[in-house]
Amino acid sequence: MTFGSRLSAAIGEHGPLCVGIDPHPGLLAKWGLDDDVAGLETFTMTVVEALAGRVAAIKPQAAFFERHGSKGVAVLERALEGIREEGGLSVVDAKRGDIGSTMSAYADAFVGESSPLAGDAVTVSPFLGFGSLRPLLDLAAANGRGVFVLALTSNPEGGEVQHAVPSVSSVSSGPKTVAQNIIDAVAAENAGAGPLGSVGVVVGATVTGAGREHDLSALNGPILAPGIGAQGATADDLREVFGPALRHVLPNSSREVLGAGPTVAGLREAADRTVEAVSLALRA
Ligand SMILES: O=c1ccn([C@@H]2O[C@H](COP(=O)(O)O)[C@@H](O)[C@H]2O)c(=O)[nH]1
Repeated sequence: MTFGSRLSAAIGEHGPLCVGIDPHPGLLAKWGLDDDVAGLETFTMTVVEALAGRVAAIKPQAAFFERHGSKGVAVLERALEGIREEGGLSVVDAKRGDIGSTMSAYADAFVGESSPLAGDAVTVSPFLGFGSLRPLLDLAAANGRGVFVLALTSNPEGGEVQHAVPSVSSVSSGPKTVAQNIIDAVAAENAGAGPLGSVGVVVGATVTGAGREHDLSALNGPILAPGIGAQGATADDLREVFGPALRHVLPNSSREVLGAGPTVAGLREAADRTVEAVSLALRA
């Protein structure tokens, strides 16, 4: 089964929410854990126990594992295994992007058939040119995995690059923003796929007017929307932000849900509350 089909089924079963595993030092302290590999493992595996297979997807943020070195990366691998064992879907938020020949190595790592670092999907950065992602897009498709391509990121600085309009001479299809070029390239990857393509975009829930100012109508893929909670966006903002593109939005919340730990029950309650709020907001 393709990633798009699996994600579509998971959203149907659990509602449209991705919960991030972002073990910030401050959150570890709030949970009464040390900022070391043992604390990282307890935090991570508690979130996996609480939410894997109970929300549509879980998105471990690779940076918080990498900051603990190879032992931290091993915890990420165990988390991915745990999510898989519970029948859940994972998105590894790695945001990799490099020249094509190096992208092949990232592809082996993050969407390779039996790589321990491969989740069901991975986030990538297209800012070395969308074509540089080709080796990873192809391997992901061959292995039934998904890819989320950054388009309109949730941070306030993103617009400097993503709203820029490249000179007409450098693009064949006339003047469009960098983000629209990325969205259109992703739409081409998903053409004809059903029920949902396996290549998505990342569009922050904080990007006011994203769905009005950019045409997402041909995307035919999921829109991962971080920014709910700690970054200030609310479920009620989704309608205004995404407008006609609401149907394929998968909101992500990390710190807000994680802050409800350290108990499994607290995490589940926070995730349930968020699912309810975003489901209501996304309902047509
Ligand atoms: O545009 C983007 C792309 C990725 N992220 C990531 O999502 C989570 C958000 O965490 P919160 O605690 O809910 O703010 C984090 O891992 C980011 O790296 C994003 O925020 N914006």
